[in-house]
Amino acid sequence: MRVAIQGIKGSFHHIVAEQYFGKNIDLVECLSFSEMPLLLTDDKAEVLIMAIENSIAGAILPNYALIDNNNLNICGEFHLPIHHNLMVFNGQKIEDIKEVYSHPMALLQCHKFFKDYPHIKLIEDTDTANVAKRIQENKLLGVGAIASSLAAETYNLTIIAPEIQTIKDNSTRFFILSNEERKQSLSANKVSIKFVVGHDAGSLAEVLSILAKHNLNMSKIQSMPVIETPWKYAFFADFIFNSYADYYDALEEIKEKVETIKVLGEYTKSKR
Ligand SMILES: O=C(O)C(=O)C[C@]1(C(=O)O)C=C[C@@H](O)C=C1
Repeated sequence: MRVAIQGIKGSFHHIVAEQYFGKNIDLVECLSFSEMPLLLTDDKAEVLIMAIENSIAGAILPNYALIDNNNLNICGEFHLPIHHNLMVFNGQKIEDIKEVYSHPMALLQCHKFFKDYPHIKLIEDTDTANVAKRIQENKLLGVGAIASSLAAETYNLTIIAPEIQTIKDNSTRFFILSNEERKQSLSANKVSIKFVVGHDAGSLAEVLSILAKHNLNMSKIQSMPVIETPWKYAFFADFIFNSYADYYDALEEIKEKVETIKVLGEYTKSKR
């Protein structure tokens, strides 16, 4: 199985790849979310793993657009507890560190820790693990990385501050994506949809009440701008169902009430 991730070995995406698919995979490393859909089109990967939201930093909004615009099929989800560590080249102390690089989502999750170290400049980078690798390869002094303990181990760096995320119980939700046609799976119990409603009073409430009527438990709703029409929004919603019949009946009713609707994927709800 060729599994593409955002980032390199030691990144949080790498940890998800191994926990979801096992260790026997061909890892396809990629340094930006936006280049990932092309890996499917060019047959360089069979599936993608893409972070979609974090419990501290919130949603990665551009990834909703990537999934929708490239018609990717959400075929799974995974929640990974995220433990961030500040790591440096061996021998360096926190007083020596002037710059800390990491993925923007990781920086957002650790801002509070750095309030006590105003001499440290936080700088966005492509990937948590890639910074760790660069520090080791170039024996960089005065520079730190925020990354997983797997990254510290893989690139032989010293962790000078473990668990630096603002809230200890920190978790990121990832999607497993493919560009294969959706197949009905017996184990599916969760669905992601995108819909657009008219600008009439109560139009969103009508959709939500249909979900409630059919016993569908909405776990997330996200609005996204419809960029062709300023101040118009699309809604991306996830809900959990007990039976396909409930879900299909609701879908048929919702179709009557919305301007457009698209199913982005049906999958098995992850444990957390
Ligand atoms: O840079 C990494 O290690 C990643 O896997 C990316 C990423 C993200 O995109 O949110 C994954 C999980 C954490 O939330 C921080 C960063």
